Amino acid sequence: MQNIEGVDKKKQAQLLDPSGARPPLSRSITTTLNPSARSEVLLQAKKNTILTSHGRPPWYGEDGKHLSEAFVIGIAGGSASGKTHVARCIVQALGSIPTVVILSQDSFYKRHSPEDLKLAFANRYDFDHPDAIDMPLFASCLADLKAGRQSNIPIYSFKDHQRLDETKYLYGASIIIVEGILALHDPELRSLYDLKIFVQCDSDLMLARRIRRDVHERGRSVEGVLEQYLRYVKPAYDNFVQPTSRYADIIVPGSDNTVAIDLIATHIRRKIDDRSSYLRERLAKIAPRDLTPGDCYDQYFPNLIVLPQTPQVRGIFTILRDRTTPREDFIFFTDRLSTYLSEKAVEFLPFKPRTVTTPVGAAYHGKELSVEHVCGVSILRSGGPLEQGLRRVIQDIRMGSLLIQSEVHTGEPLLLHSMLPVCIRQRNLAQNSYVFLLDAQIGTGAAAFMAIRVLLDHGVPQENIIFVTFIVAACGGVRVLQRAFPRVRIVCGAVDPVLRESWALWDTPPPQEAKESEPGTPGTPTVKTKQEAEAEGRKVWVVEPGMGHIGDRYYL
Ligand SMILES: Nc1ncnc2c1ncn2[C@@H]1O[C@H](COP(=O)(O)OP(=O)(O)O)[C@@H](O)[C@H]1O
Ligand SMILES: O=c1ccn([C@@H]2O[C@H](COP(=O)(O)O)[C@@H](O)[C@H]2O)c(=O)[nH]1
Repeated sequence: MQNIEGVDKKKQAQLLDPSGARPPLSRSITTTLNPSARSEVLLQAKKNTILTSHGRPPWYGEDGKHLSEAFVIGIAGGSASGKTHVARCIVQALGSIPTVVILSQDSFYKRHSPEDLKLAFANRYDFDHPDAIDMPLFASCLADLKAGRQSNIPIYSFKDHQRLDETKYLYGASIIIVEGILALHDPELRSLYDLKIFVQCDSDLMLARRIRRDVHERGRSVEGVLEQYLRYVKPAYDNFVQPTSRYADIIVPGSDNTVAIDLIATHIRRKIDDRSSYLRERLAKIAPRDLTPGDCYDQYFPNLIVLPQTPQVRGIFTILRDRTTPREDFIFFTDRLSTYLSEKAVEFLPFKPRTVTTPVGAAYHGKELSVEHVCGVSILRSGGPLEQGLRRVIQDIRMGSLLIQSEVHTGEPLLLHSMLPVCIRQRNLAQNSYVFLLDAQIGTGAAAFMAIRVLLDHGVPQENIIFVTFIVAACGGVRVLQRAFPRVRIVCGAVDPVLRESWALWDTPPPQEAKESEPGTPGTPTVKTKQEAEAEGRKVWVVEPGMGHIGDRYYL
């Protein structure tokens, strides 16, 4: 998932943060975009690129299952009738969108043989006949996206008349707009649409637009465009495209169509109800239970693996929990603990027998890893401190990340960005991959919940997910997490008894800087009323005794 794609990277970075700095991790990205800039970006939306303006809220319930499928709109119409224009205007009119993608039929042109290519360059290949499109692949990619799974869709080059070898990875759209001349032709595709639109346009206007576009953007000559138009485009329009208008729920004019687009956007907005609110709060409050380190965790958490509380582990925790520990010591002991946790986590990878010959010529019957793909995924930013340990234990491990942030006032998780290794992005590899998911602590479990759901959507089996974390709050969301995903293993360093709701101020100084001095001294935490804190702050859940904000203590 990407934020505001369809513009070049530099411009995008400036839109996200005019200073060019990394987007602030503790704030929703929407707050940094000015509305007119965002609207311009939305109108330029590239096809086949997930667009999000404010992060993706939870799309699943407490049982871990999807609450709903993506809302799919199919837009058909003649070539250059304005299908893409209508799709982009809908995106723009939707305004604050969770995640949307414009999926183009063009991506699904079949791979062409050398003979086909010769015909295509001589304007003698019929690209407008339904047989030119790989309809089964089109429908299966759309079905995956609709069901919330990732899809790797083909990339087509109009200049080369050919499908390229690479594919485009798409994941996470809650609204999918499909556009293409034959978008309403195939019954299997039609069955996937929640709303069907046909763009009706005069033939002479379509021809004029097509000449201009194909000459400027697709490297064609006027002669060639006219020849192709008369031989294939117009007959196919009359025989295959225009007749599909009978399946449409709405006919939209190919020009002057702002009223129709507003009506469609209102309709879609009404259909997309927000079922995600307050999931974090529910996770935090489900069946709180006062567990202490002496309790038998197995009974409540069948797949929670806690490091043995040896004096050494307790000693490391004592340093990490101490608010006066200097940053360099904090980093050193965090790395030590994360190595220890990673060693424990690796025990859950499958091993097979391997015999080697020792330097003295004897046989040693040992073991070796029997899994092809192992990777790590950090939940940013606090998963980062666990990376060093994992890298020490598995050399050259591929790492990915998920940026999951809390929505400022509700504390609900939002998926803002995902950068996953190839062995997760490709479904056939994901099914056999083992993934170490890293986050500093599991409090409410909301971020962990979202990250696990992302991996499952990609086809990683539950039993191949090993969540590695320093601390788990016994009274928090870990129980719901284990109930929803019983086969996911959680390896942690300690179980803390308390999870409490709180309001954190934006600029609270790190604990070691906070002095108990006179009010007003820089660095002194100001005492605020609950109302003031609510107005200025963000909702957080605090694990106690905990280690404070692990990401801040490690990085800042
Ligand atoms: N309602 C409209 N008003 C003005 N120009 C339009 C409108 N719809 C489309 N166009 C222009 O016509 C051309 C073709 O439109 P496009 O949306 O790419 O067509 P299609 O996707 O149907 O092939 C583009 O240059 C686009 O800007
Ligand atoms: O290699 C190709 C593939 C397709 N075409 C023409 O493109 C249009 C469909 O695209 P729109 O954006 O909907 O106009 C179709 O009419 C094909 O004739 C092509 O020329 N070359």
